[in-house]
Amino acid sequence: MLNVLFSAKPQAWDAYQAPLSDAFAKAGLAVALARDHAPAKTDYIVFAPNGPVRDFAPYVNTKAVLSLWAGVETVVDNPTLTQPLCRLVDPGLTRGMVEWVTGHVLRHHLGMDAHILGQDGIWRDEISPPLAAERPVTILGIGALGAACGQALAGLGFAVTGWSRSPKDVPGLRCLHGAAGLQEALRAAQIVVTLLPQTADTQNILDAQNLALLAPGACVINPGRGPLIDDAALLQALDSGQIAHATLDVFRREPLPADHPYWAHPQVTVTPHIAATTRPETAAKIIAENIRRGEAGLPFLNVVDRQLGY
Ligand SMILES: O=CC(=O)O
Repeated sequence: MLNVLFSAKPQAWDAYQAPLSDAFAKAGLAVALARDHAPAKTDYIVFAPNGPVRDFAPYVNTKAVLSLWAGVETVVDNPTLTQPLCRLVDPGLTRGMVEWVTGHVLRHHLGMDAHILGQDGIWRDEISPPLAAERPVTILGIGALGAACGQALAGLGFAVTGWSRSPKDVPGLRCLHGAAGLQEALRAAQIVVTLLPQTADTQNILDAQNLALLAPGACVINPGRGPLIDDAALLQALDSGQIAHATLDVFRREPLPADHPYWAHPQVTVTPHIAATTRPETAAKIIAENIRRGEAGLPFLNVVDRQLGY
């Protein structure tokens, strides 16, 4: 019998208990799933940063910490964490992200606001949107989430460039990498979507210099992490018109404080970190598969590289 500790916020237990138990049974694993296990007897920890476990040192026999979140920036530097840490690559979360990103890209591409907000009795038929092929979109970060979003947008006909730190090849996307590739990826992009992990290297990747490379009047869409954007630089670029609109789902401080300038800015759309959440049914299968692999002596999936931070 494996002892699996569920360490997440209390409300998550109701959502995850049945899907996890079901997935463990289907994977042929005999598991005691609980919110409390003696640390030394805990085989695996299903982990969210908002759960009770902060000190991993007593979990001396724990074989892996399995994150319920895609982003691991709040735990990756925890000095007590010596066990392997696995990120979650959840097909349900990925689908949610594809839907959210596609929706917000189409909003800007089609200029929907002008019609939704501008019902003023004046028939303005002189402006029709270009086709997607004429709209360069850049995705910063082409891991599981960025690649899926990029491919969905390419499927709609958008000219999509994907950028990553190291070389990657994603079918349907023009893929660039490294510092020189970043400039080329941003140059003249009309919509940029940030889906990079939060690391020391990606902090403020959209700073004043890089925002200035985008096409005048570009839109920024950030469902990744707040620190990817230099907030002061973005506000300045919005005020100058260099950036026409920013749709932001994630922030340095969450919940975004009520007096933050983003809330009141007419060219900013704030969504409350809802772009993509982990879906218990699909996530449970991934967690169970990783435990199955661990028990079968196979390498875990999506192990975090502690040096790289993701
Ligand atoms: O932001 C959500 C996640 O990291 O899963």
